Amino acid sequence: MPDERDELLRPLRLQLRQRRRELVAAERINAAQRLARHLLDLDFAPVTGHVAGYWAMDGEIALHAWQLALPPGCTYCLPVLADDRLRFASWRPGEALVPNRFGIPEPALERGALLDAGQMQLVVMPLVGFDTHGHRLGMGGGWYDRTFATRLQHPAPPWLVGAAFELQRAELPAPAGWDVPLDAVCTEAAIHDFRKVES
Ligand SMILES: Nc1nc2c(c(=O)[nH]1)N(C=O)[C@@H](CNc1ccc(C(=O)N[C@@H](CCC(=O)O)C(=O)O)cc1)CN2
Ligand SMILES: Nc1ncnc2c1ncn2[C@@H]1O[C@H](COP(=O)(O)OP(=O)(O)OP(=O)(O)O)[C@@H](O)[C@H]1O
Repeated sequence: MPDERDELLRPLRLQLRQRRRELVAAERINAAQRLARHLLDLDFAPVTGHVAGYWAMDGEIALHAWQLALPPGCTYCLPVLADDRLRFASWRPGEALVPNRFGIPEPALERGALLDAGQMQLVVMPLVGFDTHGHRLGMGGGWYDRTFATRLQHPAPPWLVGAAFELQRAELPAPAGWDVPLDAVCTEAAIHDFRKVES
């Protein structure tokens, strides 16, 4: 049942999704390269271990340039829908994929071979919009919030980083209690670091 908040967010989601779809190919190619540099430059970017990306769709900023430039000790993973949350599976170009219920390609691995969210060092999340406080507006399924709810009580890792075009920055309504804040957002233009300065 959509509640009042969903009603408020629906037009904002449509507007921001439309905006990211309107970018032309040359802008997308350039932005993906610049995004990769910013993701690699994060001071908590891991040198070893599992890192999660996503398969870009619906105009989302692409991660191929980042995937190709990862340190050799990092294993790139894609999200897999598993019951009500996300699990992860390593994926290299050429390996088998199957479409999930939203039509997004996922690695074709058995359930037993899937990795848990807590095994990721860094998770790069798709987003529809972000604000200057590190709040993320997603597609509205709550997948990333349910999967990383533990980060509301526990420190990183996994580090949570949104990837977006700068034009996805917007004023968002106050977050819901389940919204998991991002440590940073990387765009083609900047690293937006939202970590609290320790006093
Ligand atoms: N590339 C990518 N992968 C992702 C996400 C994402 O936002 N982007 N997700 C982030 O959570 C998860 C999947 N969540 C999703 C939630 C809704 C829709 C979607 O297209 N909804 C349609 C209509 C619903 C339907 O087809 O049943 C829509 O809103 O137009 C897609 C993915 C995991 N993988
Ligand atoms: N920790 C949680 N426990 C239970 N339900 C949750 C939790 N987090 C989110 N949800 C549910 O998910 C729904 C969608 O949440 P929200 O609008 O924040 O999604 P989103 O972050 O935009 O989506 P996504 O992560 O899939 O891109 C909420 O209405 C809520 O019912």
